Amino acid sequence: MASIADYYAGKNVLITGATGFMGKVLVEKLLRSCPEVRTLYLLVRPKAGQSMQERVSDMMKCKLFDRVREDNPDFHQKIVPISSELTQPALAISPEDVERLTSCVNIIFHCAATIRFDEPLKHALQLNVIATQQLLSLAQQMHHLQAFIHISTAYANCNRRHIDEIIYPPPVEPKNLLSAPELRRPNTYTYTKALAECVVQRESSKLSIGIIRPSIVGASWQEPFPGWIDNFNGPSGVFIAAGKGILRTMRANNDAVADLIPVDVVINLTLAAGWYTAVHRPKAALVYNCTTGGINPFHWGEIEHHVMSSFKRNPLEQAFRRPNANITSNYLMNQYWVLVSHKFPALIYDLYLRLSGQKPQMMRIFNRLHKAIGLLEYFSSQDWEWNSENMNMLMSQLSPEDRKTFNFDVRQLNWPEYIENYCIGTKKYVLNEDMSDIPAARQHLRKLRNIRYTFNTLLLVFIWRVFIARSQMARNIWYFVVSLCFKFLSYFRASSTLTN
Ligand SMILES: CCCCCCCCCCCCCCCCCC(=O)SCCNC(=O)CCNC(=O)[C@H](O)C(C)(C)COP(=O)(O)OP(=O)(O)OC[C@H]1O[C@@H](n2cnc3c(N)ncnc32)[C@H](O)[C@@H]1OP(=O)(O)O
Ligand SMILES: NC(=O)C1=CN([C@@H]2O[C@H](COP(=O)(O)OP(=O)(O)OC[C@H]3O[C@@H](n4cnc5c(N)ncnc54)[C@H](OP(=O)(O)O)[C@@H]3O)[C@@H](O)[C@H]2O)C=CC1
Repeated sequence: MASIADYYAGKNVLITGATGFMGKVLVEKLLRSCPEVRTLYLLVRPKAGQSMQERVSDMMKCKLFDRVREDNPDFHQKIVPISSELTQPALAISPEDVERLTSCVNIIFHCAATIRFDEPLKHALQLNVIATQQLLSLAQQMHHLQAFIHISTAYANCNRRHIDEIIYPPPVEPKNLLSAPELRRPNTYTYTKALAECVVQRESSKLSIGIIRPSIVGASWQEPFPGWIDNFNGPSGVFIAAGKGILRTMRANNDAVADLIPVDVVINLTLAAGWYTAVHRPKAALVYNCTTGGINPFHWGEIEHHVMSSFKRNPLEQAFRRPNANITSNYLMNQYWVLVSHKFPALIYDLYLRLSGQKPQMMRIFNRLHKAIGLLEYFSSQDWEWNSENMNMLMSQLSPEDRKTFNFDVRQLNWPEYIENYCIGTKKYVLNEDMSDIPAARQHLRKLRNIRYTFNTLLLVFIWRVFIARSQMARNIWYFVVSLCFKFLSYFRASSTLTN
């Protein structure tokens, strides 16, 4: 049987969401590991005053593509951006482009979606469900299409504890979408992704379909280099907020499995699933749960420990406080720490900013942080079991060479090392901080520690002045404690003189 790279040789590939986190890694890996691929058609929209061509050429300049650039400086010739706004009728693709795509595309990877948890339902439906339906209609017009790979999420069915690699009945009949009385999901994102799976499955008699369900996608493990990440989504924003000393407490279950999956693992599995779907043409859509929890589990408590120690070794610049975040599943305990270690320091800092003639900002930052972590807590407070038989089946189908080139065997993942690279990745690639500034960042943390010691000493003196100096009973207790200390000291001194 042809290897994965042999299969993609000469193929025309259509990708949606190529400017996003996972889409970029998919484009990079295809170009690097399948160098004979013919053309990558990327459905892109203009955004923030940039044309789609400008956006794609900016994307190709990014560090992620360094290895591809080294191997083939002309790799951009394989990329053809196609203007498309997925929320518009017929995806707003021009008739000429439709003609071009229908005559040559061999495989589709549908990555585009809104992944915001607070997206208004109407917009989430428009993009995650209706655009998927429209892309499937376009796919059916394609004369040489061999596979349609849809990226879903492992949490599409998060209302269940055990999740098999099947499509479950939709939360509502997709035809009755807008009149749905309640979501039965924690957010519009997981709700619409569940609906999209049903929409995709309904076309499986006409198309060869694969559905990839990654869990929480994190920084790259190995490829193109360890720790690559470019956004604040999911745990990355939490890690950064903790590393900057802003986040001190969060509701999460120490013992729940943290089902993180490296982005390169997801992309390797996606490309392998594309190959398998095209070559074997399975009769029903195959679902691949792409998770780590059942294979190589790691827990939120362990994540907390490794993130904190990593940021102590490699501190972020200009931290607000020394990094020291703790997770707890206890609601009241969390509320207490929010008050003491988030709101109180924010108030004091904002007061300082006001007094020094600057605009207060810490309270605003904390309000946004609380909104963000409030939306994530559902996923960090419980765990799920995913069946991963199809992932194992796919692995068994790969040649030993492909198993190395398209590695998605997470049994080999060393979590402490991965988390260390992840934290360094947030520093280097999300915050664009220089590793050579680490000594200055450490110096800053020492300064913060000294400020804390000074603050604590002043607080102690204040308490002493207010309570001890004014009350006879407090004074008596104080003298008692001090005399007890002296007695202990003289006892130890006497016993050490005797033994000498
Ligand atoms: C050490 C402790 C260890 C603790 C362990 C516990 C960790 C728990 C982590 C649990 C993760 C669970 C994830 C579950 C994922 C489900 C999987 C998926 O399928 S789907 C994939 C998962 N999907 C998601 O993760 C989507 C979740 N995100 C959202 O839904 C929204 O971003 C929002 C509602 C949180 C904020 O909305 P809004 O207020 O309108 O703000 P905007 O969006 O407009 O952004 C404004 C600015 O803030 C930036 N920034 C953004 N987020 C964060 C952050 N967390 N932080 C900091 N910053 C953040 C952003 O870059 C932007 O910067 P700039 O451009 O202005 O410079
Ligand atoms: N990140 C994660 O943790 C997980 C992600 N997934 C799934 O993986 C896929 C990719 O996610 P990820 O890369 O993280 O998401 P991103 O938000 O980084 O990327 C989303 C992509 O979709 C494109 N897009 C959004 N709206 C439109 C539109 N109206 N028209 C055209 N393109 C649009 C974006 O383009 P633009 O740049 O123009 O905005 C971008 O390229 C999604 O299907 C998501 O559900 C699944 C599990 C976890």
